[in-house]
Amino acid sequence: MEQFLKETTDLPLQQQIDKFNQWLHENPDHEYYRFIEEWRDTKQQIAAVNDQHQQATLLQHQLRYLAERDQQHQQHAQQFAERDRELAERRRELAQLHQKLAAISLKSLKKQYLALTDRTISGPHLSKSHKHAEVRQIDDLVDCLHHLERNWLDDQFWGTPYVPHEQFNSCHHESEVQGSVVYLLQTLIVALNLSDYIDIVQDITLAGSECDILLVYKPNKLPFAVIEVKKPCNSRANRRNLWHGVKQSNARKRQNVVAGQIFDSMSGIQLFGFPNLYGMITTGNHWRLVGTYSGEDPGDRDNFDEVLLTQIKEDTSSNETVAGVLKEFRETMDTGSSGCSDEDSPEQPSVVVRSKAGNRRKHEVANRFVWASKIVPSFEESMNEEEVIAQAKESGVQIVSLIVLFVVKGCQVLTEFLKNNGVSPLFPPSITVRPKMPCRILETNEHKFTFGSIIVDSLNLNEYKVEPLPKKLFVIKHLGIGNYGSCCLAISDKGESCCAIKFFHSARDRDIRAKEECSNWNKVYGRANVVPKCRVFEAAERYCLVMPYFRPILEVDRRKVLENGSIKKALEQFASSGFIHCNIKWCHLAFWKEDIVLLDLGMIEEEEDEGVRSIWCTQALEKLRKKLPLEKAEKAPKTQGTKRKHRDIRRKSA
Ligand SMILES: Nc1ncnc2c1ncn2[C@@H]1O[C@H](COP(=O)(O)OP(=O)(O)OP(=O)(O)O)[C@@H](O)[C@H]1O
Repeated sequence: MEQFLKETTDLPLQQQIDKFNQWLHENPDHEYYRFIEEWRDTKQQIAAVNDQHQQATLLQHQLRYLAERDQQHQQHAQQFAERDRELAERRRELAQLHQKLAAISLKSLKKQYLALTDRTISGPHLSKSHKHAEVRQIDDLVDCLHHLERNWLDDQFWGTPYVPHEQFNSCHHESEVQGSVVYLLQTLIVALNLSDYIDIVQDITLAGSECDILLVYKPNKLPFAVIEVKKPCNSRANRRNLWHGVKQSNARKRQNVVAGQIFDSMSGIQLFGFPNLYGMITTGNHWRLVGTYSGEDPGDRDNFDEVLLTQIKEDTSSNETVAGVLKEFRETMDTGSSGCSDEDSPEQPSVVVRSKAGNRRKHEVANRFVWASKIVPSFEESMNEEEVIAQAKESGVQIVSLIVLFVVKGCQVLTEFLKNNGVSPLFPPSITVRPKMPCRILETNEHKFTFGSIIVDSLNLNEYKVEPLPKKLFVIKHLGIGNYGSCCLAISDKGESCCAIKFFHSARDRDIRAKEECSNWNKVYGRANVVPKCRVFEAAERYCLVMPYFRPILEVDRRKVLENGSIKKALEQFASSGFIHCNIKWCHLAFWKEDIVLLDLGMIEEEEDEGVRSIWCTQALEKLRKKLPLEKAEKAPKTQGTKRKHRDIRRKSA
C-alpha cells in the first residue's frame, strides 16, 4: 500500500481512483478487504462532493488512513511472528521437560525396566528351615494384566516420580534386591494413591517365619500381604531350584522350599484372622503372584481355580471395577465401618478359643499348598543370563501391572477383613490358639513397631491386669473397626491376661481422643467399680486406649437380653454415673463377665438432670428394640442373598 501511494499521489484524481479500484480488484484476498466497505463509503462521500479539490483531499485522506492501518498490520504481523517463534521455543523446552520427566517417572519402566544383574557366583539362599509346599499354577491369570493396564493404568499413574537408581541394578546380596523391590513397591503405592493407608515393613518374623516385605494397614500395623524376595539366579540350575524346587537324590518330587517359605509367611498372617491371603515371590527380575487356598479338600481346587480366575478377571475388567475396589478400600479406611448402617454393622463373633496344638502336624503336612500365577516375564529354564536380563528389561509394563494387581487384591482382602471385623463366613468365629501365635509387639516407648511370635497355652479373656501396665503387650487379633478407631485383642506374656486395644485412625488428634475416651471410661464406670480401669498406652509414636476385652452379644441373643432386663440394667447403670451415651447401637453393648456394659465411650455427655437421663434410657431401649433382628414370622420372603446371609449367621452362631 505504501508503494501504491507513492506511485499514485501525483496522478490526476480519476486515475488515482481507477488505479485503486484496479489494485483492489487484483488483491481480492488482501486483509484490506474489510476496509473496502469503508472505502465504498468514502467513494460515496467523494461522489457527493462536487468540488474536485475536496474530492482529492478526501481520497488522499482515506488512502493515508489505509496506509497507516497497513503499517500497523505489518507491525502486528511482525509481533505475531515473534510470538510464534517464542511459542515454538517454549514447546521445544516443554517437550524436553516431558522427556526428562518421563525419564524420572514410572514411564521410564515402559521403555526399559531396570533388570538386576547378579554380580556374585552365589545363587539365591533357599532356607532349610521351611518345608516344601505344592504350587498350583493358574495359567490364565496373567492375561488379566492386559485389562488392568488398558483400563486402569492411565497417564497420571505412569507419571508418578520414579528415579531408577543405577545402584539398584547390581546385586551382590539379597538385601539389594529387597531395596529395589521396596522402592518400586513404594512408588506404586503412591501412584495408586494409597500411601495414607499402607505401610511397608521389612524383615519381620511372624510365627517363626521371616517375612521379607509386608504390607501393613497403617493405623494398627495389621499385616495383610507379603513378598518373599530372592536374589536373582545366575545359572539355569539355580533358577530351576528357586522356581520349581530342589531335587533331592532320594526324593521322587522336587522340594519347593521357596513356595514353602511364602506359604509359611502367609499362614502366619492368616492367624490374625484372614481367610485368604495374597503374596508374591520375586527376584526383582521375575515376579509371581501367589495366594492361599482356604479349602481343606484338595478335590475342590479345580473349582477354586475357576472361581479365583473369574473373580480376578471381573475385578480387573474395567476402570470402574478396579476404581471401585480401591474406592471401597479408601472409604473403609477413612471412615471405618461407617459405610455400614447400624442395621448391617457387622455382627461381632463370640470368641471361642481353640487350641490346634494337637493337630498341628496334620495342618503342616496336609495343606501346604499355594496357587500361583505364571512367572512374569515368562520364564523358560533354557534361557541364559543375558536372555533373562534382556527379557526383564522389556517387561516393565507387565511387571508393574502384576504388582498393582497384588496391591489391589491385598487391599480387597483387607477391606473384606475389616468390614467383617475379621470374621469370614468360611471360618468359625473363633480365635484359634496355636502353640506359636504371630503378634504385633507393643512396647512402652518403642520407636519402631515389631512383630513377633508368642507361645500361648490358652486365653483368659476375662482376666484383665493392667496395674501396673505391662511393658509389652502382644496384639494377636483384630476385633472391630469404627469411624474413629480399630480395636484389637492383645495379651500379656503367655496370654494369662487379655485386653482390647483401640488404635485411633486420625494421626492429628489420636492422643487427645485416647486420653479423652480413657477418662470417660473411668468417669462412667470407675466410681462404681463396674469395669476395671482403662489405661492409655504409649507405643511407637502414638497413644492407644487399653480396656478390658468385652464379649460381644450375638445377634441371636439380643432379643433375650433385651427382654430379660439386662440391657435396661446396663443403661440405668450407665445413667447413674451422671452421663448419657450418644452413640447407642447393638455393637456398642457387650458383656463384661456376666454383666452387660456400653462400650465406645468416645461420645458421651454429662447430664445432671435425672429425668433427662431416664428419658435417654427409654429412648435407647426403644432404639435397640427397633434394631432387633426380625423374628421368623415377621420375616419377608427371602431372596437368594438373604438366605445366604442367614445361613452364614447361623453358621457363625452355631
Ligand atoms: N473393649 C472391647 N472389647 C471387644 N471388642 C471391642 C472393644 N472395644 C471395641 N470393640 C469392637 O471394635 C469395634 C470398634 O470399636 P469402637 O466402636 O470403639 O470404634 P469407633 O471408631 O469409636 O466406632 P463408631 O464408629 O461406632 O463410633 C466395636 O464395634 C466392637 O466391635
